[in-house]
Amino acid sequence: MNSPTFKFDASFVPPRVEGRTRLGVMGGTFDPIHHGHLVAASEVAALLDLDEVVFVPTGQPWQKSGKRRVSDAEHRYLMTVIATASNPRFTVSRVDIDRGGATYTIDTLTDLHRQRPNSDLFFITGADAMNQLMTWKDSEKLWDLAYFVGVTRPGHVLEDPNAESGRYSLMEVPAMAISSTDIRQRAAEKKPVWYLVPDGVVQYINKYALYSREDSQSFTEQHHYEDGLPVVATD
Ligand SMILES: Nc1ncnc2c1ncn2[C@@H]1O[C@H](COP(=O)(O)OP(=O)(O)OP(=O)(O)O)[C@@H](O)[C@H]1O
Ligand SMILES: O=C(O)c1ccc[n+]([C@@H]2O[C@H](COP(=O)([O-])O)[C@@H](O)[C@H]2O)c1
Repeated sequence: MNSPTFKFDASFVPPRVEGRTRLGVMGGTFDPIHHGHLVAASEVAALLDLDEVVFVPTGQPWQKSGKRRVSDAEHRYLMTVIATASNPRFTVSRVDIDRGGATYTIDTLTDLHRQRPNSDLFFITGADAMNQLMTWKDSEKLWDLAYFVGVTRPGHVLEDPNAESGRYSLMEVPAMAISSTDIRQRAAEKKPVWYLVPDGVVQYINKYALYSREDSQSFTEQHHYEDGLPVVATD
């Protein structure tokens, strides 16, 4: 399954406005974060001249619930911090985790506007998520809150939503045939996940034995926290 080639046309993208920050928003479950996420964010940042990309791990990803157990938000948050720490333009927001409950992008963008009133938002999605965008809560209102960038992803055809009021671009990024599902599966089968995720994330997965079984219990059922940080089980 290959997407058609998307020739990026910068003339559609909102231009830089004096005194305003161009803020990319990379939302995801990040269970775990991998190089596909990082390459997509980096590529969009370069092409759209973004000043910063904020990674926003979901609270409860409602379209994934019922399909599989999602790891505890604190694990997903900490792996995202580790993965992005070395890039001065990458940051991480707890906005969806701290709000609690199901995560809707309409709330993510509303909260980010409140926190960052001097920023223009550019929401980044892979082809699979972009193709589902019309099923998201209040989807028709999202276009007013951010400019959307849909990027290619191996195994998924990036469809043009053809949304009349839509403010979006579709863009080809270097193909990274990586998914969190595959990484969880590999970890469960004790296959290497080196180079699919940043080294620190490999070490984090091993330290907490995340995904040791693909149907494993969620972190909160196996571990506890001290000072807000997960504690390694010693027995
Ligand atoms: N390899 C990739 N290339 C481009 N975009 C990606 C890639 N992997 C994920 N994305 C995009 O990153 C965002 C967050 O993805 P998510 O955290 O759900 O990862 P995932 O690999 O799709 O996870 P899972 O396999 O558990 O569904 C989504 O917009 C998704 O489309
Ligand atoms: O707003 C919604 O209804 C909605 C439904 C599904 C996904 N999203 C967002 O899309 C991003 C990618 O989600 P996911 O499930 O592919 O990791 C993440 O920021 C989610 O909050 C948003």
